[in-house]
Amino acid sequence: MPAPVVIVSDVLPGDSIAALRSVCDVRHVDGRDRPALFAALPDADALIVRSGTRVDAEVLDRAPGLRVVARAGVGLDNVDTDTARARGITVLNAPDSNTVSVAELTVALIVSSVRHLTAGMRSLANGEWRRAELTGVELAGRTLGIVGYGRVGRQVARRLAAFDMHILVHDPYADTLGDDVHPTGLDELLTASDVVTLHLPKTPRTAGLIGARELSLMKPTAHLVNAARGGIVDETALHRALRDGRLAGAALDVFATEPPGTSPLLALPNVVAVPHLGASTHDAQLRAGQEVVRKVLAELTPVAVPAPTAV
Ligand SMILES: NC(=O)C1=CN([C@@H]2O[C@H](COP(=O)(O)OP(=O)(O)OC[C@H]3O[C@@H](n4cnc5c(N)ncnc54)[C@H](O)[C@@H]3O)[C@@H](O)[C@H]2O)C=CC1
Ligand SMILES: O=C(O)CCC(=O)C(=O)O
Repeated sequence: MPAPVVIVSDVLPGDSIAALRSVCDVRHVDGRDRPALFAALPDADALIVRSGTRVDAEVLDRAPGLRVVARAGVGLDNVDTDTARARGITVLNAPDSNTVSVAELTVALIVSSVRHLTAGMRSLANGEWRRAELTGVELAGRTLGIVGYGRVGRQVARRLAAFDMHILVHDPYADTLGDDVHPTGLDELLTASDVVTLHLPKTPRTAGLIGARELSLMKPTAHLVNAARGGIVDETALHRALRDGRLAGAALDVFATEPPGTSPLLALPNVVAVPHLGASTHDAQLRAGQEVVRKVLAELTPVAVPAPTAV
């Protein structure tokens, strides 16, 4: 029998997929290059992606033998999971692989925003020495609002509690929150927080959750951090609020469209922006690759269960 064909369409560490090569025919394509992806799909038994590949109905149409779509990461918003499952295709991800990396990046984004690190670096690069205008605030004693209290949200809470922040949480679906955080409605959280950080999935329900009305509830001294998904925040409304001084700052790892091209948000001095780096650590990528490889192999080469012996 020919080896199953596995298409890897985003970059993964080579050592994480080594186990795949011994059993499968592994082929690499650039998932952003749709014609190249389409050309590879007719043979595919499995497709392994990160956030760079959009797995929509058109992709699934071109892969008649596809048995597995694996996301080397958490968010499945780039995969048409309903269509895949309706066709009997297994969709899997690596939910625990990058939690710590995203939480650590979130800490960096929060500190960068409240201490004006982007503006400071830009001013130095321009030969300026602007200390007075770049006076920031301490996090200690201030309030952090966490929207989405799952794996990442909880790790962010632990880390920012060590900065002596008071922590509010909004998550209508979380089972237990713990004693050290305060469950709060979204509007109340937005009104009371000095920093709001988003850690919820992008779904049809959460797309545009933070729009003009929600931003208007935030303090003009507050900062918004988004290391979840771009489409959760209305970027036009965010740009207006930041430009007009109705919000002090924003720190963004994710964008409605990636890459964001010439988004006007990138030109604002009170925006810290990085190119979707939350999971981009060697540690997280190794874990994500190993976890999806283990799960893909289990789907493609299931261990034969011996027939029970009569007693
Ligand atoms: N920037 C990056 O590189 C990464 C971004 N992510 C994003 O972060 C998100 C969160 O990741 P995890 O914590 O691992 O997921 P998770 O599934 O453990 O937690 C998400 C939480 O959001 C809550 N939630 C859902 N709808 C909500 C709503 N309307 N309001 C408030 N809470 C809501 C859920 O109840 C859940 O507790 C992912 O869905 C993904 O989009 C995840 C990993 C890397
Ligand atoms: O590494 C990636 O592809 C991005 C990670 C991410 O956004 C996720 O795991 O949801």
